[in-house]
Amino acid sequence: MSTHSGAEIESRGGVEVTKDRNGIDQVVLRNQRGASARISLHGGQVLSWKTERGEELLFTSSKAIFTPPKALRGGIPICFPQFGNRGSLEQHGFARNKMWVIEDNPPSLPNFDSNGKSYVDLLLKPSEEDLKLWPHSFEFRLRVSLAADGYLTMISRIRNVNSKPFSFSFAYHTYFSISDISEVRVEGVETLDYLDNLCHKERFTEQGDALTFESEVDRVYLDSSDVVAVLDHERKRTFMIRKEGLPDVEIWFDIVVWNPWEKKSKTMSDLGDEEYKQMLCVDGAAVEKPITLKPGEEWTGRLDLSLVPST
Ligand SMILES: O=P(O)(O)OC[C@H]1O[C@@H](O)[C@H](O)[C@@H](O)[C@@H]1O
Repeated sequence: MSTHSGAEIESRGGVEVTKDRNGIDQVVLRNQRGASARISLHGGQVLSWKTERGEELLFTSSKAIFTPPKALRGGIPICFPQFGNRGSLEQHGFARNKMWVIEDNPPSLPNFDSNGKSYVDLLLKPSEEDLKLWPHSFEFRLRVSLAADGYLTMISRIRNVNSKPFSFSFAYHTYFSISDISEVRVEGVETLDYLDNLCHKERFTEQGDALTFESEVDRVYLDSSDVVAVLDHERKRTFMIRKEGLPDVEIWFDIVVWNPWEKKSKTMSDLGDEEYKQMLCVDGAAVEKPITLKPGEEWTGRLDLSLVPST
């Protein structure tokens, strides 16, 4: 591992390192058409993803609290090694609340075509403090890449560098920016079983053609297809969420859908009372069946986000 030597990173083109208002490094990726993505080293969190016309595609709360170590409300925080409160760790695990480093020369990533892409590699290793809470040595490598067509890809590689197996759950907790929650539908979850976090994680089956929203939703859809779409009629655009696990270890197949709606928003100090209307979380995740890694094993989970115009 090495921390970044600015020169090496900048020489790649389309990648620059800046500082946020707390002095924490952020990496900005740009493609040749002017689309961009911004990633904070704090939490390895993607904070912004913009089209070539400068339209922001990810939601960030106007009340987001800029006080590390807390992750910001919005963007794409990484939930690891625990999703939600399904374990003894803090909600959504510690990865989103830790400083990551830029890795200049990560192990090579097979099947990654770097042509026309701006990308950065981040690394998280557990601190002494993390090991007291979760006694498993790991290396978590995250590559965030922005392609010429504006696709945003995140590839996570989690390696067990311990002498014993460990299990973890995981999510790319993606806050999409939407016109109005009442106008949006999610396709690709129909007929799936889901665990309802609002009903003691009880299991139900999705009945509708698509998921629409008229109250709080907090569900883990199981065994989901590899493509899920978020259709925003008012903005005439559709987000496509594609996930791909490299199944030498175990596949990952959950999609978490969350919107806090009005009542819960009012209890959240870092979300404006009406802002639930402009956000929808749809996460590629491994929740119901945690992923188990034997010593020396590595798991890879890839998420591609793209935007297509719709009518
Ligand atoms: O407030 P946090 O810790 O960022 O979590 C936000 C939400 O994240 C979602 O993914 C969970 O399913 C919800 O139960 C949770 O409320």
